[in-house]
Amino acid sequence: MLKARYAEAKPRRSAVALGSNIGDSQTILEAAIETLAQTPGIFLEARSNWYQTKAVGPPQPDYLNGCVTLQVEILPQQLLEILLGIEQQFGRVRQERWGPRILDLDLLLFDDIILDTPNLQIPHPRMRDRAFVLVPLAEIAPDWIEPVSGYVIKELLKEVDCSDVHLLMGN
Ligand SMILES: Nc1ncnc2c1ncn2[C@@H]1O[C@H](COP(=O)(O)OP(=O)(O)OP(=O)(O)O)[C@@H](O)[C@H]1O
Ligand SMILES: Nc1nc2c(c(=O)[nH]1)N=C(CO)CN2
Repeated sequence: MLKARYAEAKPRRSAVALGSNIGDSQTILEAAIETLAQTPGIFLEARSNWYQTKAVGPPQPDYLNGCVTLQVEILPQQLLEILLGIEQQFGRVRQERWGPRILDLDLLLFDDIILDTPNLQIPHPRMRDRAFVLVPLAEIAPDWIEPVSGYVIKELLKEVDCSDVHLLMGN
C-alpha cells in the first residue's frame, strides 16, 4: 500500500503545445503558461520560443505556437481537465474543427505512455505531422522518444516541412 502510494507520487514529465490566432496571442500564451505553472501539482520545466506559423486547416490568420515541458504529480486525465479548464478560462469557444481560437492547449506526451481513450489520446495523434509542434518541441526536448513511432523528436522534425514556421523576433 505504502509502495503504491509512493509510486503514484513519482513526478512525471509531460509536454504541452500552445497555440493562438485570435486576440493578442503572445500575451494570451504567456498568461496561459503562468496559469499552468501556478497550478498545484504542475511545475514548469522548460519553455520554447514563440513561432509565427501558417494556419493548417481552413483559411484563417497565422498562429503563434510554442511548447512547454512540465514535471507533474497528477494523472494524464487530470492534466487534460486542467488544460481544457484553462482554455475555457481564456474564453475559448469551440466552433469548427481546426478553426481559429483564442487558446489551444494540446497534451502531446506523458512520459513514455501510450493511451487511446475516447477523450484522450497520448501521444497526441497528429503531433508527428505538425511542424508547428515539432519545431518548438525540438528546441526543448529533442531527445524525447515519441513512443508510437519510436523516433526522437529531432528525427521526426526532419520528416516535416518547416517552411511555414518562423521564429518570432524580439522574444
Ligand atoms: N492529447 C490530447 N490533447 C488535447 N485534447 C485531446 C487529446 N486527445 C484527445 N483530446 C480531445 O480532443 C478534444 C478536442 O480538442 P480540440 O478542440 O483542441 O481539437 P482541435 O485542436 O480542434 O484539433 P486537434 O486535436 O487536431 O489539435 C478535447 O476535448 C479532448 O477531449
Ligand atoms: N499553424 C497552426 N495551425 C493550426 C493550429 C496551430 O496551433 N497552428 N491548430 C489547429 C487546431 O488544433 C489547426 N491549425
